[in-house]
This record gives sequence, structure tokens and C-alpha cells, in this order.
Amino acid sequence: MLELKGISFQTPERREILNEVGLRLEKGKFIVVTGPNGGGKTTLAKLISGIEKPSGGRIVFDGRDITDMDITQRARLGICYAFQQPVRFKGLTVRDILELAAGRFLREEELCGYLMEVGLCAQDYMGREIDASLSGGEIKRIEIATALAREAKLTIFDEPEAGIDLWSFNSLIGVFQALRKKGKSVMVISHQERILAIADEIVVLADGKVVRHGPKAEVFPTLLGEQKQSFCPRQEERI
Ligand SMILES: Nc1ncnc2c1ncn2[C@@H]1O[C@H](COP(=O)(O)OP(=O)(O)OP(=O)(O)O)[C@@H](O)[C@H]1O
Repeated sequence: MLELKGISFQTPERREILNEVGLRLEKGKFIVVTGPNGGGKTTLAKLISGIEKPSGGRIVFDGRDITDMDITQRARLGICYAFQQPVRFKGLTVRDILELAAGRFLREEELCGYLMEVGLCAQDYMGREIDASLSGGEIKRIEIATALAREAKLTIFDEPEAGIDLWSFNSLIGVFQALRKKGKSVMVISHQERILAIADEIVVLADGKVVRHGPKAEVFPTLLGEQKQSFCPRQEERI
């Protein structure tokens, strides 16, 4: 359903962030992208969602070349990106942003359903404004509920575990599993062992390249070994 063909990205200063990344994500799969800080994971997510444009390569989604499409066109095709740092929208309520995400009016039981999935009581939160009065964890959960309401074919979560407590973390795992059950594709950028453990596939991105990609059973054990050795993508160059 999603195919990245030789995707490269350079900064305006011509620093290479991604170098000919090739990747295939099948429908209904749960894929986790991991790797050292600064490896290019968020950049990859921005390229898929259309926030950034690649300096080389093509992106194909559901058989269509989307490389030149903007973020809105890609969202219409069913690509949703949940940000690492959720956005606060002054003046809009939780109900408003969930309805904006769904693209229609939502009945109370639907709102309840989305908010319950992230452990929030609809009665308490529906009318709340998305402003500084909400805690970081609440904002994060609302962002995840918004991603659910979009019912996108592909949802990309960037470090969704950041800043949420253990209880919410458990419901986050439930959210991923629910999406997979519905046949949706999910790409999660994460360093979290428990998220890696439920992946169908794991991609390791380091120094702008895919250094490993395969079924969880193959990649996960090697990853644990690498973490213990304090993984360094440039190790070979240093030897
Ligand atoms: N527009 C830009 N201009 C300059 N440098 C950039 C730009 N975008 C990304 N970078 C750099 O590219 C590298 C990769 O960034 P990216 O955010 O994709 O990494 P990441 O793998 O998501 O890291 P982390 O695990 O720390 O979130 C970083 O060194 C970052 O500073």
C-alpha cells in the first residue's frame, strides 16, 4: 500500500538526512521505525505525510504516485500523521477537533468511543478547550483520539509514548491493536520495547539509511543486542 523508492532528503544547507531509503508497507500491517536519535525517523514521517518534499525518489500510496501531492491531498487519500509534539488549537474544543478529524458531526456515543479508547471521560473533556489548561498527557491522548477519528488508511505516530503515564501507555497499545484489527496500517516511530514487541515488522533507521527491515521475530532480538552494546551507526567507519 505504501512504497518508498530511493527516498533522499537534504537540508537547504545540503546536509544529507536520508539517503536512498527504500521501504514497503503492506495494508493492515503494524510497522515500528526505530534507531538512534537523529537517524532520520521524523524526517521520514514528514516526507510520507507531505510536510516535507524529498530531494530524490518517489512515494507511491495505493498504487498512486503521491510524491508531488501536498499534505491535504495526502490526508484525503488516507494518510494521517500524529505529531511528536501535539498541536494546541486555541478556541477549539475537544469535540470540535474530533469532528474536524472525522470530517462530520459525531454523535455523543461516537465521541465517547474515541475518548474512551484513550482513557478520557467524554463528559469531562468534550467541551474543554484545547489550551494550556490541559496537561501534556491529556493533549497527547486527545491527539491520539483525533488520529483514531480520522479513520485513515495509514496512521503515522511519532513517539506516541512520550509524556504519557503507564496506564495511558497500556491503552495506547490497545489503540494500535484496535487499528490493526480494523485492517488499518500503522507506522509508529518509537524506541519503546513494548511497542517494538507488538510490531509486525521493524525498520531500523540509522544515519539516514535503512540498516535493517524485517519481521519482528527477526529484527527484535538483534536490536536488544545492539542496545546493550550502545549502538553506533558509524562504528564501522571508526574501526
Ligand atoms: N530542516 C532541517 N534542517 C537541518 N537539519 C535537519 C532538518 N530536519 C532534520 N534535520 C536534522 O536531521 C537529523 C535527523 O532528524 P530527525 O528528526 O528525522 O531524527 P529522528 O531519527 O527522528 O531523531 P529522534 O530519535 O531524536 O527524534 C537530525 O540531526 C536533525 O537535526
